[in-house]
Amino acid sequence: MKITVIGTGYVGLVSGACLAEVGNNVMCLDVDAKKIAILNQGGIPIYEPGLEDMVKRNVAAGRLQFTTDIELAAQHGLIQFIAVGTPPDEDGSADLQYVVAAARNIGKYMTEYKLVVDKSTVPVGTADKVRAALQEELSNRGMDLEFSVASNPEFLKEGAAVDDFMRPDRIVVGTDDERATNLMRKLYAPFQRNHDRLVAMDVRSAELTKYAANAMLATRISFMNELANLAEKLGADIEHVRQGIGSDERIGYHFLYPGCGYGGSCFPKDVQALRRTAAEYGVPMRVIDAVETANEAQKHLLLSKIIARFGNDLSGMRFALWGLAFKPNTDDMREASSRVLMEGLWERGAYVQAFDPAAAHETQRIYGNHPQLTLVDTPEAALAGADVLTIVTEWKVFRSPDFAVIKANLKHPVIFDGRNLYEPAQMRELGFEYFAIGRK
Ligand SMILES: NC(=O)c1ccc[n+]([C@@H]2O[C@H](COP(=O)([O-])OP(=O)(O)OC[C@H]3O[C@@H](n4cnc5c(N)ncnc54)[C@H](O)[C@@H]3O)[C@@H](O)[C@H]2O)c1
Ligand SMILES: O=c1ccn([C@@H]2O[C@H](COP(=O)(O)OP(=O)(O)O[C@H]3O[C@H](CO)[C@@H](O)[C@H](O)[C@H]3O)[C@@H](O)[C@H]2O)c(=O)[nH]1
Repeated sequence: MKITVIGTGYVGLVSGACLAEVGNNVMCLDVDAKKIAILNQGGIPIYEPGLEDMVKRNVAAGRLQFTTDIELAAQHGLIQFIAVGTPPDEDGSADLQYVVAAARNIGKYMTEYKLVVDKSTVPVGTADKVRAALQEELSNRGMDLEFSVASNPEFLKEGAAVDDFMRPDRIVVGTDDERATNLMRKLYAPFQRNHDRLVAMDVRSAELTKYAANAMLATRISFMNELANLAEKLGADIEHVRQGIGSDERIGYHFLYPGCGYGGSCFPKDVQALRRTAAEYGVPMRVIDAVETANEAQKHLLLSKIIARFGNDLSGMRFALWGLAFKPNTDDMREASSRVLMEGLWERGAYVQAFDPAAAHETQRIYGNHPQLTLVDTPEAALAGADVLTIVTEWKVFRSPDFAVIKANLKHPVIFDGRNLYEPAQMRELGFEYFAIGRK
């Protein structure tokens, strides 16, 4: 099938590549000419494991192309995926300007039936706005063309995005007409050869399902974070508690890892947007309110632990920092806990020597040449001359380091670990003061 994907970010580029991989003819459109130029030169503008090979393979096979030409893109795909950003507006609601602009562009240039699919995470009711914007553009041109609008929220995780798209747990498809339903079933048939993973519903339910999934996962994390804080005070070990509850099939093991808060481009913004929608409709969402408040506090936890140990004046101290990205296997720094920590340390006069396998470039873009930040190329280089070590992202490379090297480099053998990478008892044996989250 001929498909257009509008927006070539994490979701658009992965979706475009994966849809091409199963044989579709995909055109990816972006308004960011730099991104398209990189892609057209065989590069990849983001770090995402497995994506580069897939993109190259499909470009070479003639199934995947990139453009900034809105008219070409609007005419190419029978199915038009909207995968542009929906960042939080000032009041926390999702900013729909890019989604609406994408819809208008389709309306301006389409010449035959189109199925427009919202893949961006959008509040309930957005499909109606997309429909209205598109219809208005058609009316301006005096055109009477048929089109459908569907919702197909995306559940991929950064760092595992290609695999998540190719082997989804479920494919949520919200449609309000049969033509759209049939097209979506046909499109997704190659992704569900073992069994039917397509969960069909109406558009509004599909839109809400996305927020429900993210809010539920964020709730589990905030719940575990608060429980970890309690365990620490009680002399219990959250790791045992995690295993003790995760073994209950009704609870399960996923997303029960406490840490220094959840970040990324999705949980924080989607929890906020859901709160906003609920407030608009006058429906109290007390649980979700608390999920966000708890997470804000958790992002400050490492800093609190540092202050409790070294005092509020950290001037002249040098902190080695392992991990910057909001999670491993990505270069994404959006809402990363490392930012809260670094900014808190800087405010108190400290220096940061940071290493991240992928996010250094993005960090530099955000902070420029900050006088209290040095970005280095290896975990060891971050340790050189540092007072203590802090860990914020659980990249594999940090899992079994040479502790002798760490000790030899640090002025104080102290580690603040926001992701519970090591065994506290072993760390004590090795002579470290080890501060983790909810561990004993
Ligand atoms: N990142 C994730 O892991 C993830 C997962 C599931 C869902 N989502 C949702 O998917 C959406 C996109 O997220 P993302 O992380 O891929 O965003 P992103 O910021 O990485 O990419 C968005 C892209 O859209 C482009 N764009 C903006 N307006 C455009 C227009 N009118 N025409 C063409 N291109 C345009 C931007 O230039 C940018 O390249 C968001 O709603 C997000 O909440 C993200
Ligand atoms: O047990 C856990 C699991 C995750 N996290 C943190 O939660 C955040 C989000 O992690 P993850 O969900 O793996 O990353 P995202 O790429 O943001 O993916 C989420 O957000 C996407 C965008 O909506 C959805 O598509 C995915 O299904 C959903 O998992 C990160 O900061 C993690 O460190 C924890 O603290 N504890």
